Amino acid sequence: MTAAPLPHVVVLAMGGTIAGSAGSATDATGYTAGTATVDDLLAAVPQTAGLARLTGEQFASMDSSDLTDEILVAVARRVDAILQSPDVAAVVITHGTDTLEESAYFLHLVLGSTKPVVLTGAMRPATALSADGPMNFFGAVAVAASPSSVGQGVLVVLNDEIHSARDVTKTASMRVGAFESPYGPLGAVVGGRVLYYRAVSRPHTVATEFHLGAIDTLPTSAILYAHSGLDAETQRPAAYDVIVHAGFGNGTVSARVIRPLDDARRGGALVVRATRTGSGHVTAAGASGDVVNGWVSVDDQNPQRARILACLALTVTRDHDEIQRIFDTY
Ligand SMILES: NC(=O)C[C@H](N)C(=O)O
Repeated sequence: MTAAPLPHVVVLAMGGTIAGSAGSATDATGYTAGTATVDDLLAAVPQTAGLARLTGEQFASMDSSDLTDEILVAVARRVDAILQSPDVAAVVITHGTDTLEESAYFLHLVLGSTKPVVLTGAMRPATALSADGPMNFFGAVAVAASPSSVGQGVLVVLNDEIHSARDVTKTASMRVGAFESPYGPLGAVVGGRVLYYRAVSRPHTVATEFHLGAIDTLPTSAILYAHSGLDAETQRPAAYDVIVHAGFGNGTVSARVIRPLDDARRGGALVVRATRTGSGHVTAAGASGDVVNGWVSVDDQNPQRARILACLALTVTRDHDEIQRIFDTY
């Protein structure tokens, strides 16, 4: 009996620390991101040959802190096009970790395919002792090649864990286990085996109302970060289409900032209340908040992912209640 052919997985390289190099093997901080190519990466992990047939594509060689919304839309278009090929089973994206969660969430909401898309990266450059990139890459390919990943939305694999792009966030500046999800990972990669324990229940990919074809450019956006002692002038946002306010606790906006934010809303901005606490929900505020001011609350999304969702919401509607429904749906 002949063995089934291995799935064809396309590796789209964006740069990041997984492709980074430093002058010394003990230097895990003073390195340049995105110097190694996708071919270097494929050659460094030949063990993936038993999992999938890989082809590489160099999309960018950047530090992900330099990612723009224009590049994000272009990446999504490229991934969507690759997924349409009947010959391709899945895509792995190697990406810098700094903005990986934003790219992953955007793709999770706009891609029109149930095929697996897996983002991975590294916290240590490729030249470091105990570099985490090769094992993260191996895990990402294992997850992408697994039939059990079909229909799970966009996934993020690092440190042997499988996370949903809806939930995952970078919670540490340097340690290797830097990615966490508030409700835990979906599963794990154990000895090369892909094990799922739960699925994400909010709609994604083919089940959303967002379509790449309808997106030319994303609206302009900014995140305003609350702090004690803030004065209204420094919190007076310039003209953006979207302003996400990373407020206190349950998205609380200081009394001094209500006016500038509401001026922005009356000037045409979508104002979204999030929390700077790092976890938890933000509920619709009554008398002094959303109801009076026409603002929107984020449910449980952190400010950076709320920015992505708010920009996408504006590509389909400007209606306040509809945008709140979108936040409560995704
Ligand atoms: N660990 C990393 O990948 C960080 C790097 N600055 C990047 O996001 O490109």
